[in-house]
Amino acid sequence: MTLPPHAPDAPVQPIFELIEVEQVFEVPKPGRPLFSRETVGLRALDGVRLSIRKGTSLAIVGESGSGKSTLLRVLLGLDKPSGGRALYRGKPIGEARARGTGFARDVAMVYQDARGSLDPRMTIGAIIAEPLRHFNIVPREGEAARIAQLLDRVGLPADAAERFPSGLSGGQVRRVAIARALASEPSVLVADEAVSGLDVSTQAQLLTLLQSLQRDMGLTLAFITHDLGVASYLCEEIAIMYLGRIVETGPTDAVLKAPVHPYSAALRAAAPQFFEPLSEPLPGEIPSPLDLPKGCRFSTRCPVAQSDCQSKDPQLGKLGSGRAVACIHPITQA
Ligand SMILES: Nc1ncnc2c1ncn2[C@@H]1O[C@H](COP(=O)(O)OP(=O)(O)OP(=O)(O)O)[C@@H](O)[C@H]1O
Repeated sequence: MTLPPHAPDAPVQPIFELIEVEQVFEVPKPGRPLFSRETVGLRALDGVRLSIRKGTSLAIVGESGSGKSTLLRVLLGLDKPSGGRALYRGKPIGEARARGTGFARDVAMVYQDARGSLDPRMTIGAIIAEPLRHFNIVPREGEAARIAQLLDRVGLPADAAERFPSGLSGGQVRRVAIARALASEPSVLVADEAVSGLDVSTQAQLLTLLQSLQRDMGLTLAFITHDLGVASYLCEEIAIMYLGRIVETGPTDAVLKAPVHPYSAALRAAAPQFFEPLSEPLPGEIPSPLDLPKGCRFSTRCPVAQSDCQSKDPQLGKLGSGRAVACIHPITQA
């Protein structure tokens, strides 16, 4: 379940909790004179509230530049947010990561560029052995058997251990990246566009694999994607981002069947065929994050914006049934 924090129906401590998280990057001020060092703050995340409970799968969806990767870097403790609180099991993520509390073992990552994340000079076996050794998962004599087990779990033959990444297809490389991520026996898997850029049938096979891993191992999954079809297939919960904010969140089926934020509805309408990336860009240009619209930041593109949308900045508010929306005139379903 994904709920705004402190919701009365949120009794269990979440694995991750983001409370009013902000990430501001200092970037060169547009149009600054040559040699000037003047900078301006780019709000890549602006008041993000999110909680991820144990054993759930959450898709983080939004157009390019909406802040998905920035959010992921905060979740992984790679960047400290410039404002708000980012917690892992109730502790600041940065501290959890730095103090050797088991964070690095517990939270594993599958990168978007799976091939680029694997050392081309190492065999697949050596690549998977690295986390096994680093986290002391099995004694050396048990390593080969554990590698074979992991390869089998992701649908690769045991002899893949002897091969190099260059000898594997795109889909196989993603499987290796998943096997490596599972080697530390994590309870959380964070994946960034882990199935994008593959043909549809390979994508479907990988999604089936990820789904079975999530269910069988009780993994908590945070999955970044542009693709609503992927979100709908894999994730129980969805968080839709726009210009650094979560604008709608809730159970994926309910949100995609009956979106209440006009942005979610526009995304849904632009992807009529699930398992296809957004077929057409949404109408209107995404405003610059350096010059955010007043009031609701979606108001400049919103087909149902009213005059007060330009003055009131809507916050994420609960709707019931685990859903929340940041819109002052949400779509009401007939
Ligand atoms: N290190 C950085 N320095 C300056 N600006 C950044 C930095 N990282 C991200 N941004 C800016 O923050 C905003 C959000 O970027 P982010 O990469 O998180 O979006 P995204 O949703 O992941 O996009 P994509 O789907 O294209 O990867 C963008 O305007 C981006 O230019």
